[in-house]
Amino acid sequence: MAFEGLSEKLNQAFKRLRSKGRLKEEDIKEAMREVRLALLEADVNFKVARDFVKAVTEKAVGKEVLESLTPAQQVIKIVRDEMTELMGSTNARINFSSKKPTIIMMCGLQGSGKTTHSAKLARHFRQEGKRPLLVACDVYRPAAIEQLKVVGAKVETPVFEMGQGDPVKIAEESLKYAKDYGYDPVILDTAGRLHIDEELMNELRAIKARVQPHEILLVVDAMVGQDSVNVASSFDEALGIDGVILTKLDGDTRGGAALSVRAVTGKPIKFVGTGEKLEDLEPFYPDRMASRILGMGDVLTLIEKAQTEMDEKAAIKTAQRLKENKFDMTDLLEQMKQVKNMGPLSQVLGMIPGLQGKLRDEDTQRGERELQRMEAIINSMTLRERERPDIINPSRKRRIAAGSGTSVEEVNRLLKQFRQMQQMMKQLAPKKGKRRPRMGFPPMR
Ligand SMILES: Nc1nc2c(ncn2[C@@H]2O[C@H](COP(=O)(O)OP(=O)(O)OP(=O)(O)O)[C@@H](O)[C@H]2O)c(=O)[nH]1
Repeated sequence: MAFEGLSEKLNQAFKRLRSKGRLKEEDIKEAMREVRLALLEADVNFKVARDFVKAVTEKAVGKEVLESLTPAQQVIKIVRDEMTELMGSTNARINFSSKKPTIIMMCGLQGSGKTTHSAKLARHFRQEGKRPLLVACDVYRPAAIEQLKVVGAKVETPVFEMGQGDPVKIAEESLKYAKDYGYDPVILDTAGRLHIDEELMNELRAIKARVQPHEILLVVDAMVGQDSVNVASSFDEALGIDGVILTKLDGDTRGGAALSVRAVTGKPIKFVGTGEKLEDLEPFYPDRMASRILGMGDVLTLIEKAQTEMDEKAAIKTAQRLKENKFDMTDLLEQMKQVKNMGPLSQVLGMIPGLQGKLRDEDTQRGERELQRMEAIINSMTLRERERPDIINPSRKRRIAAGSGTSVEEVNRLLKQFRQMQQMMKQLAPKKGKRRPRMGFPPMR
């Protein structure tokens, strides 16, 4: 996940500050030198890093901080607030028009994730109860139209296309179609190039002039670091953009782009892409991102993810089955699927305060593999076995192990864990008049 190196370095600097108790101006200056280096190493634009450190230092060396009872805490708070401000303070939303349909034009370089993120946005809007329409304006490669149709189908959103025609005309026609059939918003997936060139900009400007989008979103790849900020500046100068979607933040990017885009271009990041799957899209909240970077976790995003990705009906059913002591292996499988829907374990756990940076990649990867193994084992059981694991005798165990590509020991281990869970649930069974506490997912070994 992005920011790991930055988080670690910032925390080292803060740890030294904390260990000092009372602080002198020189201590803060020393810590700020470390912060500046950490930012530069994370590929933050050098002017942004310099101004950031200057602003924090000015606020931190005042009497109020130095003479407070918790000076180090105060400094960390100042860093957090400045970082939030640097990224734009509040969550910048999409400009929705009162006149339907709202037109969102997606642009960006080839491979930045434009097509994927057009579909992710469509999915996001569908979850809000809207009826989006995707439009194939990238006409130069037939494969691009096909790709949009594939991802469109996955997010249950129709794709308007006219083959390899004139993109300006296609954009215009798609609006008529959207009005006739009540689609809103309209998301235009435009062509990308490997580099910014005049031809591409002319085409984008022509589409913009004809359909006058309410929102021009630039998709940039966080993995290219400083370059992504340069791309954003160039697109903004040539076309005028309203906001940025920063993609591939799940990779081992150092994170500098997230901290620099807004300060350099003046345009906010509106969403971030955190994976290849179409649900891997998060609205960008500067304050939450700052907390995540500083290793304070991001509980709010975690809760939102749980709310949107968890199937409410399934959760109620599980609660009911727990209450009636009927929770079986099929329910366990369902629970594991829901957890998986929230994203890779490393990402989910990284949002829990205090855990970021403490979990080694091997641990989370082991956890993921364990989940996969458990899933394979349960999938190899018959429905009856899932309901009544006590009927699983040695020959059944051998069959299940062979079917799931695991060993009898692993099957035994899962059965043992499940028995322990059942035992725990029994102990938590409601005493007369008392309410049962809510159950979560069983702890990993
Ligand atoms: N890890 C990761 N991969 C992503 C993310 N977004 C997109 N990708 C991958 O990046 C690659 C390029 O994405 P596309 O959506 O095809 O990019 P594009 O900008 O439309 O590219 P062209 O159609 O070639 O102009 C694909 O393999 C995507 O799966 C993300 O947030 N995280």
